[in-house]
Amino acid sequence: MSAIISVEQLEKTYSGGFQALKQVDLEIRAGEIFALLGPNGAGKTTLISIICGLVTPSAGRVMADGHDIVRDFRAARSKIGLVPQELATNAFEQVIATVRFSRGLFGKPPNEAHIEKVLRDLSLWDKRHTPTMELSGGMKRRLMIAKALSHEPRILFLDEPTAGVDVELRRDMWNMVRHLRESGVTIILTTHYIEEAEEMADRIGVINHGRIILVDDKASLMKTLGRKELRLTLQEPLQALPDALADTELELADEGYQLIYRFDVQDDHAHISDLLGRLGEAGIQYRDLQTRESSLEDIFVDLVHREQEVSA
Ligand SMILES: Nc1ncnc2c1ncn2[C@@H]1O[C@H](COP(=O)(O)OP(=O)(O)OP(=O)(O)O)[C@@H](O)[C@H]1O
Repeated sequence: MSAIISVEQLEKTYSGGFQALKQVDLEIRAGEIFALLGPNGAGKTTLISIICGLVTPSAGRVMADGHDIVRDFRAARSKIGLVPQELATNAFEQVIATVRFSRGLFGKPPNEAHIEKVLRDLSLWDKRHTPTMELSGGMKRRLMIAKALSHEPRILFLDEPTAGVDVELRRDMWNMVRHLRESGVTIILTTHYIEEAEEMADRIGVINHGRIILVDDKASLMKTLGRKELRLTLQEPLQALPDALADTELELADEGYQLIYRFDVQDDHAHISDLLGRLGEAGIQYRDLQTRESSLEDIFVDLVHREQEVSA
């Protein structure tokens, strides 16, 4: 798949001297859902803001759908829709007027059929004459998306799209995003909810301290970095691991009532039966056995933690 956005050696130093982005290289593929993850202050908003032309880069180059975002700003910007975290509209203005106005900002000729489609797709058509201040929180979120889609962008940025929304609306938003992708829009979202990235993204990028530390397909990320955990609940608590099992990587938890064994997802399972055999020989009885695969959240925390150790 070809790149619709390419970021090369991007740097940003804010006027106070703080370097928020360091040599960022990134390609977003046409038609994908890309999730950008990172802890607070990692540089997500700075990166998005540069691509959307709201912040000036200090060095490097960004191309959006074939246009340089600095030299060819207007053309690049017209390809991009941005759904920010906060709704900025005139509170008395009606929904439909707000969306028309957004389209006008990009110098696009009026297109009532498109505006109607966007409002219908987002279940806002019945509210088209409602002043924006009378919308519920969920409807305001939908309106932000409608505004961002008003000028028919090929690329849509969603900055923390579901922060603070209830579970039902989050599911609705996810469906909307999938629907948009099916219509050919490339989606880039930042999120603190790792569950959201796990559910939605084709690829995931992790940014920390202004550097991209990893970009990978979600599936291969879960496969290569994922771990499994075997948890045994013992009939009698252990004070310590018997010497006969000292060479295993078993860990005692829950005041001696649980034994935990962690292993790579791609490891074969032969040594698990080995291990269970050795427990039997050591006279350790268990009454329950559970396995769990690490979530994207475990992987993310692990990655960021490891990177912090390396930079320390
Ligand atoms: N205008 C600015 N002037 C100086 N420093 C800034 C400015 N904007 C952001 N920063 C700093 O740059 C770093 C990256 O901020 P940014 O908002 O891009 O992070 P983020 O990953 O989006 O964080 P969050 O998840 O908290 O929104 C932070 O340390 C922030 O304090």
